[in-house]
Amino acid sequence: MSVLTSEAFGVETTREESRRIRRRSLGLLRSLLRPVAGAAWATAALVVGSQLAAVAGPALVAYGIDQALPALTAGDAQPITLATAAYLAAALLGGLLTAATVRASARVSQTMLLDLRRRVFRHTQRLSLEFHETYTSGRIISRQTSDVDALRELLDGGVTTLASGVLAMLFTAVSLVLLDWRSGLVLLIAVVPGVVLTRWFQVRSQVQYRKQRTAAARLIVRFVETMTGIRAVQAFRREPQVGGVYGGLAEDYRETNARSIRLNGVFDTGLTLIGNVTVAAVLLVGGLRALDGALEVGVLVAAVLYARRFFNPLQQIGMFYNSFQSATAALEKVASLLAEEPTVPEPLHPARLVHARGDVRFEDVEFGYGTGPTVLPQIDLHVPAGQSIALVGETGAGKSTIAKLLARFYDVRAGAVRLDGLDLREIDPVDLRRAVVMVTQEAYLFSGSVGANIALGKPEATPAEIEAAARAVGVHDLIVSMPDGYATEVDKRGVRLSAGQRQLVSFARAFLADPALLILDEATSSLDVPGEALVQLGLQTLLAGRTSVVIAHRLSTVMGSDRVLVIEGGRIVEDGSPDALVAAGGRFADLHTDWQRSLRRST
Ligand SMILES: Nc1ncnc2c1ncn2[C@@H]1O[C@H](COP(=O)(O)OP(=O)(O)OP(=O)(O)O)[C@@H](O)[C@H]1O
Repeated sequence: MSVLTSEAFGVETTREESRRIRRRSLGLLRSLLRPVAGAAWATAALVVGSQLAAVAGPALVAYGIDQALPALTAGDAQPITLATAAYLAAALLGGLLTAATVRASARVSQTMLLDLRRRVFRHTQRLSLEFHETYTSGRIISRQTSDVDALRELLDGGVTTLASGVLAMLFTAVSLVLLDWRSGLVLLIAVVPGVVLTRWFQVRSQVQYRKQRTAAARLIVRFVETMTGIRAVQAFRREPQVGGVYGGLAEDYRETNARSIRLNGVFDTGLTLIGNVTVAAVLLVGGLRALDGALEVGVLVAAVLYARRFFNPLQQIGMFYNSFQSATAALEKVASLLAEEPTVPEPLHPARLVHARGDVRFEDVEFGYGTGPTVLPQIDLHVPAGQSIALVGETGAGKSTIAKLLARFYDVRAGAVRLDGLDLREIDPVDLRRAVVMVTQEAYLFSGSVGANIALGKPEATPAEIEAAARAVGVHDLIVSMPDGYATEVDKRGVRLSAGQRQLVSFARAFLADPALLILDEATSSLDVPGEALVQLGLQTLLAGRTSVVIAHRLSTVMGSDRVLVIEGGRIVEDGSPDALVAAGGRFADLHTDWQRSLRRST
């Protein structure tokens, strides 16, 4: 079976697969065109009009020389005036129609691109966490930047260049055949090497363009990954190695670019040569016939003008073929991104859960990531509303996985996770997001004011509510001490918050959201002691009166919870109140002893 490579990352595809990819791309293109179909047809009409106006020129010249000039010599100035006026009118009309084409096609293409950009963003945002954990951020950025850009190049002028070029060649050939079929025959013979050369160029340029895009994508991915992980790169002094790898990739990119430029050079030169030889042949054949009186001089001039024009568009089409190639590849990739389905689908018949109590159940739950090995073989658990749970266990035991199932970032393989008796898969997503909030270790802050960052938990919150939430978790004093209080910008240009401060802001955000079930991945990073106490206090307020599941890293959190679950190999191996588990002398008791010993050592 023949194998083609279609994705920039060397995913091998069979012919059937590539047909499917093409269908998907065309489907996307059609769906983008549908809303602007009327405007697109109007643009096509403008292109036809402008090319018809352009092709009239040489025919008018022939008329001028052969009919109007003799008439003028005979004292009749009307034909020459007419010919000149018609030539001017055709030129003017051609110009106006071309300008209108540019405007109309820009309107169509910009509307389509706006639609595409919005769709890519909305869709990527909607995709499940599983997708984002596997699809690198560099690749997503490429989809939204260089791929959409490649399509922009195609739509902004590329399509009209192609249509105008093809029409110009067609109209020119037809006009020449009508004017003088023998000169038309010379032209048609010259088309043969022209087509062979173009085909040769297409095949090579297709390969070259794929290589170029792969090299560009690799470069972007490497750049984004290095800069995203810059802390690790600097901490481990990996700059020379990483720089070396990047330099190598940049060199590959330069090399592929140079190759495609060389290829263009050969194509251009070849076409110019064929064009000039054709003009010479038309001139020679026509000139000999003109000598015999078999061809009028005006027709010969027009034939030469037509022949000279004929190959010009082919050059443009050839150049445009490159952008056409890259746009096709880009379209394939964007279409494949848009075809990704969320692995956590929205329920068909959503069940409303407006006032959740926070009663949680895991019933015979089995889970593994994607098609990977089972991570949680069997979990059965009931957390009554209002209870606080601490999850403890060794790294890789499955604590975060349990938390992610609770927040429905993933769906279970077997069994069910229920909130207030309802399967999470059936609950209206809006209600679920309101009822369940997960606060992660990274405590991500978006660019904007600190107030706006807290309000993320409840967009319609009043300033008083925001302040109340900040007071509750003990971050109000810190915020008012900032230069602009709640309006202080917390992005890179504004105030930089410490990890503990960021965590307090995210607590305030969660407090404001007031979920029935709060899931918290406690930060492992050691905070300074006063900071630690503040965070502990904030945490207590946040957890009070609601169901909470905390992946606990601090002994104080564990001992302060109602119930501890010890996770091992994806199973709950101990379950009870902290004191009862310590007294029972099992794994938690050992953990507790180790914890206390390390605490004593550090103080
Ligand atoms: N996105 C993922 N895709 C595939 N496997 C994963 C993914 N996330 C976690 N795992 C695997 O699932 C198992 C449980 O991981 P999990 O993150 O739940 O452990 P944990 O107890 O939270 O560990 P830690 O305390 O280190 O965060 C591990 O074997 C891990 O390799």
